[in-house]
Amino acid sequence: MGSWFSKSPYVSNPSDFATTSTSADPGKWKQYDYIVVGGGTAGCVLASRLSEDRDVTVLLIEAGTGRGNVFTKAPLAFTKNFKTSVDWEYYNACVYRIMHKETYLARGKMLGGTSALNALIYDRCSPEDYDSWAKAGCNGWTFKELEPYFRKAEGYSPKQITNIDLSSKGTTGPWKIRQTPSPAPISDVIMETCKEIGIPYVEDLNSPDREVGVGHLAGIVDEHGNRVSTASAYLTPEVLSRSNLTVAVNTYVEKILFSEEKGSPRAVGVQVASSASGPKYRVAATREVILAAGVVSSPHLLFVSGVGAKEELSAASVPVVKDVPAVGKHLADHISSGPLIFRAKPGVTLDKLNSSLLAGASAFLKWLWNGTGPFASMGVTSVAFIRSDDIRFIDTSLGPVKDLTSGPKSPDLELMWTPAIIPSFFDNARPGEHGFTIPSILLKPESKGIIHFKSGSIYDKPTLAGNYLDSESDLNVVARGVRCTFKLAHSEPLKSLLEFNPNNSDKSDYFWFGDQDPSKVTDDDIREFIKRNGHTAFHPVGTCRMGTDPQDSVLDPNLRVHGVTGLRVVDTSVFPTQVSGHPQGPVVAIAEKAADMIKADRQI
Ligand SMILES: Cc1cc2nc3c(=O)[nH]c(=O)nc-3n(C[C@H](O)[C@H](O)[C@H](O)COP(=O)(O)OP(=O)(O)OC[C@H]3O[C@@H](n4cnc5c(N)ncnc54)[C@H](O)[C@@H]3O)c2cc1C
Repeated sequence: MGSWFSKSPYVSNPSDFATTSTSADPGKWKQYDYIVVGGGTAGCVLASRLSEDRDVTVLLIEAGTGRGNVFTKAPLAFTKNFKTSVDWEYYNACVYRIMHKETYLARGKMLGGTSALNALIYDRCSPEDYDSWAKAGCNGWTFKELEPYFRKAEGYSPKQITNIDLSSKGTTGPWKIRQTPSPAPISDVIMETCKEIGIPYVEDLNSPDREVGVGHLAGIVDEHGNRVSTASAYLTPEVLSRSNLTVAVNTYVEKILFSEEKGSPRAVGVQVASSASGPKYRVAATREVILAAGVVSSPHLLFVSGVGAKEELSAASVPVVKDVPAVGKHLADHISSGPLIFRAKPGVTLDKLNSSLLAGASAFLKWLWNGTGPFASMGVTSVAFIRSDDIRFIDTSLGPVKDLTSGPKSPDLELMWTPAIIPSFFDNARPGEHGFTIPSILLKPESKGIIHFKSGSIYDKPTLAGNYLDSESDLNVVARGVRCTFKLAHSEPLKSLLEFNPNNSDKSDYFWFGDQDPSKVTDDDIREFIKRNGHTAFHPVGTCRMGTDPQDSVLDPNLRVHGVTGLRVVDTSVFPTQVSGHPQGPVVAIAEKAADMIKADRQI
């Protein structure tokens, strides 16, 4: 049993694993076979799998802390870590250009990365998503080829709420997966009402043959009611005790270092420091540097190291190592309509937790005591993945939309309900009020964003320009989702649990839009609501995407940076296009596959 005085499994002083030498010769620096940059969702998987081979040495470097905190463990408490020291806190401009609105983007800054701070939903997404990647030239990335890696990661519990065919799942992997019961009765009623309005019921949203429909989600929650981040799943005490694995925390990778090899750049190591003003250290990678720093930091690190569009590098006074124009481009995110909130009768939502300090505190203490109660559950336990052209329940008269789905079985819209009033991530309901919140989320955006890098310093935070609603079709897809949500709220059995005040004319009241009579809400009212309230759904991908054209992608299908030796990227930035669901499942499967690819390359 460990004690308070047991040795930390991490290092945080760069002199323990790197060298102060300014020599350009990597032979003079401390050396590892592989350096993994970023101990986040993908990085923990890579470090764990690569260090299984005891003949190689692996250094994992994480900018944030080694240990999370109580809010990284309690599933329902995840928003408590927003805008704290474990969050990078980025900002995203251009939700809707004309409104010049800026919205907040959370990203985890700790071991486990964003998997330690997110909403815990486990989603393999649509199999057609990956097939479309392969069709576009990314050989090796069909669903069939990725499925073994989903299974390898999955530790599906034998006890599930719905009838899941566990033979199509992994049950022995490190990532514990379990459906959690709805924390309040209204969630299941919404699911029932979806069925009533014609949305098909899907028993297993992670089935290899998944069709669109409504169903119960899987969550990354263990049997003790704790979140399972990739740090807790993959960096177990057994893994951390490996003598060939070094895990450095509270350490920033400031840039990638290169040498020239046969006329093209080769990544030979990284420069690190504990802070912007701290001393600089160097550490060598004899085989590969693998960036797993996430959708913002991976392209940022490439840029500050001289890999990016040559004109942009020159404008920022960064010496050009390799002209790769797509770095930081093709940002594809899921945009939410913003919180559409309906007033509910007392007793069916979670708002009772907010009725007094005591109510919330005692529920939290219950979770601390035995891992049960609402805090052991995910906030979102069921969703509907639907198509905006499905005439069974969608009003298709609301503006034209383009079919950007990955295929006929894939959705472009998600209706996602939380059984509580959530006006924003930082505001609670007024005590005594009850309701539920249901944003409509665009899954297959036509609009693409870009990251603007300002200088050659990793400490100079870049700005994201999501350009979310640039496409009229994107706006109309979300609007069709909002129209469908009104239909849902005014259908039984849900309708009987709700209260409407159609005379509410106070536009600043969070109930205002949900209170409106849907027959009087115009299409333009809906579009206006989205433009005012639209927000990222926290799923940006694609800023170092893989592809075959070096002008239009950053990586080849083996995840190697075009024209650079010894440098790969493995995280959500590599997605060629957006997936039609939640991205942490896919990125873990990608990291599992990448680890096998890297191991196989070593044998050559
Ligand atoms: C609020 C929220 C809710 C979400 N909910 C879900 C959900 O329910 N289900 C789902 O599937 N997805 C969800 N997501 C998205 C999902 O969590 C992310 O897409 C995914 O975890 C990103 O994984 P990654 O490996 O790309 O990056 P990350 O997990 O962000 O890892 C990057 C790591 O690199 C480190 N790093 C960055 N720069 C440096 C540097 N210079 N030096 C050293 N280290 C560095 C970071 O600190 C971090 O640990 C959510 C996201 C958010 C923000």
